[in-house]
Amino acid sequence: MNVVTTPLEDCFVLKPEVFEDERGWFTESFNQKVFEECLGRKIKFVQDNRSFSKNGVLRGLHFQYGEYQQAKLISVEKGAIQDVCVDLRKDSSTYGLYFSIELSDSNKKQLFVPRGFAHGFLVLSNEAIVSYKCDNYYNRSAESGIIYNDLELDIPWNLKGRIPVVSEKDALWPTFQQQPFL
Ligand SMILES: Cc1cn([C@H]2C[C@H](O)[C@@H](COP(=O)(O)OP(=O)(O)O[C@H]3O[C@@H](C)C(=O)[C@@H](O)[C@H]3O)O2)c(=O)[nH]c1=O
Repeated sequence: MNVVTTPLEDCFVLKPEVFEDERGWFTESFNQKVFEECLGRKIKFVQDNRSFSKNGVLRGLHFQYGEYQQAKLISVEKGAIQDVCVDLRKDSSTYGLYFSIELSDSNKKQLFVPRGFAHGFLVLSNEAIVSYKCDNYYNRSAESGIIYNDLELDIPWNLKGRIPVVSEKDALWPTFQQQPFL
């Protein structure tokens, strides 16, 4: 397992070892012991999510607040995405900064998004299946978000001049400054 730090505190990228032979390849997509060694503490993932999206779909930026915050370990089973997270922790030295990385079925990179971050992704390939582990359960009444094109965050979404396909909910999130739960 190769671990790469990011400029954001507590957020890191994992590159699991891939064993290739004439049949194809094998990789450990998750190993609790190895992951906890990378993290430096215990973690209990309680929910696995998987979504399918078409090219140009942007989901995010999402977070759950209060006791329902979620850390997430993101990977891509099919296709490629631009994965983005934003540090929302006021006491963090990287508060208000984003990290962006391409995750794909070919680079097999995984992004660990700590609690206290917003998360979102843009589908770069024709189709994408994204899967992620969460360390806290989904709670509809604790979900919130920030508008993906917030001017202050200034995330360089790889849209090539196109308008992304977003849900009605995601089109209405407030800006970072106006987010009431931060
Ligand atoms: C996230 C989630 C959604 N749902 C339901 C609610 C809704 O009816 C339907 C679709 O939900 P959404 O539109 O919120 O799905 P989506 O936009 O894919 O939401 C996800 O986006 C990415 C970026 C994240 O980081 C995730 O944590 C999650 O917020 O699925 C669950 O039952 N459990 C869940 O954990």
